[in-house]
Amino acid sequence: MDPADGLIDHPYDVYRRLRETAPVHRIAGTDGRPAWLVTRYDDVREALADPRLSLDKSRAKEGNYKGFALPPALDANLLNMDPPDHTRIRRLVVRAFTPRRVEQLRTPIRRTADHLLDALGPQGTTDLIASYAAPLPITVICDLLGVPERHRRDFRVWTDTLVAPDPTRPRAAKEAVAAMLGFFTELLADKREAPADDLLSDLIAVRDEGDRLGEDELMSLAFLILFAGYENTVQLIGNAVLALLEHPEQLAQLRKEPSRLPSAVEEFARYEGPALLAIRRFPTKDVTIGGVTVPAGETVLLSPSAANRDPARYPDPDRLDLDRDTSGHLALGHGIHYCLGAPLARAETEIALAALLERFPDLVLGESDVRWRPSVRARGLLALPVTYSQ
Ligand code: HEM
Repeated sequence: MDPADGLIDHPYDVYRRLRETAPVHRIAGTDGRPAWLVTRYDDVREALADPRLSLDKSRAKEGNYKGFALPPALDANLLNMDPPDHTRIRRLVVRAFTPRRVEQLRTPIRRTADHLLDALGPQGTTDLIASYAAPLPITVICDLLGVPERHRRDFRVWTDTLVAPDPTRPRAAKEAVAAMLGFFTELLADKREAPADDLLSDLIAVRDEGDRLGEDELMSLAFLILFAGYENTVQLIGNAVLALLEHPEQLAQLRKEPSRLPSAVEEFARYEGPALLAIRRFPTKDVTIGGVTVPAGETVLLSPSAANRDPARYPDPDRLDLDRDTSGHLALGHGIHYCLGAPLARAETEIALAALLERFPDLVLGESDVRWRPSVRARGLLALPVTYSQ
């Protein structure tokens, strides 16, 4: 039996057992190939900042890694790169994706949240993922990048197909990739012809000013921002609402003191963040993690979710505690690849929760089951049935 079996249904029980028995475990990775799984807080944090752990897939030993193959025009992104390429590209995006841009988004985010809640009417039942947690981030990220309305629904279908592939439809993921490639090619051509006040137009301007950003790198960057900016945020919003509905006393407290929302968002990210098993690295040399030597070229998986529930760092870690000190949580990564969209992710989650709690003083879990997606890459809900009234 693989040590990580049961991760989707009981992630925190599995992680507790793994953390308690050894610092590093040999498991079958998400591609079925052997990998080393790291679950203790100190080890995960240290590994995230270790320059000997590369993100470049060509560092993987022959036959050791068989991830899903994306075409170069989508694959040349920050999450597959090390310095100096990573440093060059990250610097360019940081220049375009400024805190001012995120601040300017707060009012439109609230407006979008209100529209979505208006559409639900004064009372009823709904799947909050489909009606709220998913459409909000897709609207925000598409507005930010400048993706026209007509493509937004398609994009959701494609990303869902890639994150949780349906084993009965083996060709679906390939088709989704081909469709995305076509979509980005067309989008970039449109923006070149008619630049607008959006992030993609700014990035194109940077690209066309000189050769600081290759064409594949530009397209891959747009893909990564759209993909990362959508998927994880849906999940964090959904997971946060579920955590609150399962802890009515904390929900009541937050309703009384909404100013505590920003710090509550940090606890939701620690307690049930989306990055269950998301982070992959390849050692360029033999490295010792928690006293175990991992040979160069093997696959290392770092779990922020496991680290964030390590009692050595967070006392009584399985308890949701909106008052706790969450500093140093790893839900948004750590080190040079620390989430580029962190300020936006925080703003969206905070505003989504604020609007929901203000608008629906009565909000409870619905009768049907809460279902988790069958994915170890991203911890999130397939559906979140709720009953609400104003
Ligand atoms: C709640 C939502 C989010 C979570 C939990 C999350 C989580 C993460 C994590 C854990 C990493 C590090 C991965 C690694 O080290 O291998 C990361 C990187 C990244 N995230 Fe996020 N993210 C979120 C939202 C966003 C948003 C809204 C955007 C864009 C608008 C975004 C863009 C990125 C990018 C571009 C990177 C790569 C940065 C680099 O390699 O330098 N993320 N994210």
